[in-house]
Amino acid sequence: MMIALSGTPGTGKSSVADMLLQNGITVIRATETVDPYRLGADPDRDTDIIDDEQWAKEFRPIDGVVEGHLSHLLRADRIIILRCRPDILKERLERRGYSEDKVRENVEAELLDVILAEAVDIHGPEKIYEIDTTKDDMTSVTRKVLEVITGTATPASGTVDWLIACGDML
Ligand SMILES: Nc1ncnc2c1ncn2[C@@H]1O[C@H](COP(=O)(O)OP(=O)(O)O)[C@@H](O)[C@H]1O
Repeated sequence: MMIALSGTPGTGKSSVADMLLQNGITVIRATETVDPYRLGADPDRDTDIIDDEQWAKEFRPIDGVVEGHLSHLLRADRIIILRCRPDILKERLERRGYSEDKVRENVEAELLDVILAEAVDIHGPEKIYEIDTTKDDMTSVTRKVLEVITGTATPASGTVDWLIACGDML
C-alpha cells in the first residue's frame, strides 16, 4: 500500500517522516526522486520548476510512505494532508529563514486549502486524511499518521477552515 504524506511546506511532513522511519516504516522523500523532472529554476519564487505531472505518471509505486508536497499527485491508496493554522505556519517558515515572498506564498496556499483541494479533486474525499498539526506535538501527529497507515483512521477532509480562523491575514 502506498501512502502519500503531503501538505504545505512547514506543516511538518519531514519531521513526521523522520519519526515514521524510527518506527520502521518505509519512507521515500519525493524531493529525492524529482531530479530527472527538473525543468529549471524560478528565481522570482526561489524554487525549482518540476514537471510534476510526468513525475507522478512515471513514479513506480512503493509499499510505504512517500513524503513531500507533491506526493498527493501520486496514485496513492491513502493521502494524508498535514495542515497548520496560517499564523503558526508563518512563524515556522520565518524561523526556517524563508524569504518574505516565499513565506507569504506558502501561508496563502495553506489559508486557501490549495493542496487539500488538489488532493480531493484527484482522489475524491474517501482517500483523504487531513491532520491538523497546529496544536499537536510531533509525537501526537505521528501517532495519527500511524493510524492512517494501519487502517484504523477514518477519512477526513474539510475539517479545518482557516478563512474563519484567520481570513484577515489575506
Ligand atoms: N507538530 C509540530 N509542532 C511544532 N512544530 C512543528 C511541528 N511539526 C513541525 N514543526 C516544526 O516546523 C518546522 C517545519 O517542519 P518540517 O517537518 O520541516 O515541515 P515540512 O517538511 O512540511 O516542510 C520545523 O522547524 C519543525 O520543527
